[in-house]
Amino acid sequence: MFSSSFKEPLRVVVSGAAGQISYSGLLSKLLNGDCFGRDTPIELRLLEIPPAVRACEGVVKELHDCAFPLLKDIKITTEADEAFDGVDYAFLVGAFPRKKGMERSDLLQRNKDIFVKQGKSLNRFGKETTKVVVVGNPANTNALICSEYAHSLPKKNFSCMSRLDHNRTISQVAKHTGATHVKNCCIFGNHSPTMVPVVEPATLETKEGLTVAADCLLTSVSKEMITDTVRQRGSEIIAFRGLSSALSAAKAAVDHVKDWASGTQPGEFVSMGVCSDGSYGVPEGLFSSYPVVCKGGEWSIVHGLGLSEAQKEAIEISAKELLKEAEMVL
Ligand SMILES: NC(=O)C1=CN([C@@H]2O[C@H](COP(=O)(O)OP(=O)(O)OC[C@H]3O[C@@H](n4cnc5c(N)ncnc54)[C@H](O)[C@@H]3O)[C@@H](O)[C@H]2O)C=CC1
Ligand SMILES: O=C(O)CCC(=O)C(=O)O
Repeated sequence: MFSSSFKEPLRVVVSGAAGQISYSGLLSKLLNGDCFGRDTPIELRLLEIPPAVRACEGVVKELHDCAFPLLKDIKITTEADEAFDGVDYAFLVGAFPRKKGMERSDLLQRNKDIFVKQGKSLNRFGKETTKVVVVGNPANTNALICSEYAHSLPKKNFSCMSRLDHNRTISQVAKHTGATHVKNCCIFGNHSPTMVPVVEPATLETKEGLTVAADCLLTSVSKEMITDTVRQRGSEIIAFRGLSSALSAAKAAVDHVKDWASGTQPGEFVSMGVCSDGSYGVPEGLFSSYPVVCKGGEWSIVHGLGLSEAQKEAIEISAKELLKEAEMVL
């Protein structure tokens, strides 16, 4: 049901709005109220590059055809300054995606300029409260670049998406245990094959309705299989589809911002790529995935999770990769 008393509209930027992630659910979920609630109208600013404007115009026609009551206003622009003027939430999706045989880090130099430019623009036209999620790969380092160039905004306003890896982990735990509701898995490190999915803190509901620790039902072999699957899932999708994940990425981007904006459930944590405070051995200032809880529009890292020596070493390897990426671009 739609509320009769609507809130003030939010200004939401989606870059790469003609691309597959936007088309395969991000835009429709935003306008359906899945992210900010069914009482929050949205002014959409679609940021694209000139060759994609015509396709974007087609997408806008379709969005109008959906007759979303929450769509207050929609504009396409190729100017970052115009897009980010007064923005409340920015989904930075627009970037060149990898193809078969590439690693996400191969996109580093190619996509860097996009995030330098958008960071500068956010610096001038963003607000103290603007929240940014970087989806475009390599997402962690792009978020770092963007936040560096948007230095007038607080670092805590920037994040990158590891929610897809988080959701993949949840789904794999459910598959291996036959459970229904799985929560409190998490991802540490880079959105790359070095990422570290952690399942030990997870709890799940069995078919009989009992809440148990996932660790009781997972063998070390199944844990290894889960880690391998999650680390390689992006490549697996590309191998099958010839294109990178889009439907699941759109869902994850909405999950990420929804939890950030309206808070995580009591007793539950999720994974977000955020600016490291040095926790879990990741050098301060790098953008790493962490378990976080969100409240009042702010995220905070969950400290003190017990990790094995092997997991600590794996996080160190992923952090080294993040450091190397940062050194390459900054
Ligand atoms: N962090 C994550 O978990 C995931 C990240 N991704 C990444 O998301 C990005 C987008 O993926 P898709 O939508 O599948 O790609 P796509 O190629 O279908 O769409 C990208 C869109 O970005 C636009 N674009 C390029 N440069 C731009 C710029 N400077 N400003 C605004 N728009 C620009 C293009 O015109 C295109 O419409 C890729 O980098 C991909 O690797 C994808 C899935 C998951
Ligand atoms: O793998 C890629 O390069 C794009 C999609 C992605 O990041 C993922 O599916 O995890």
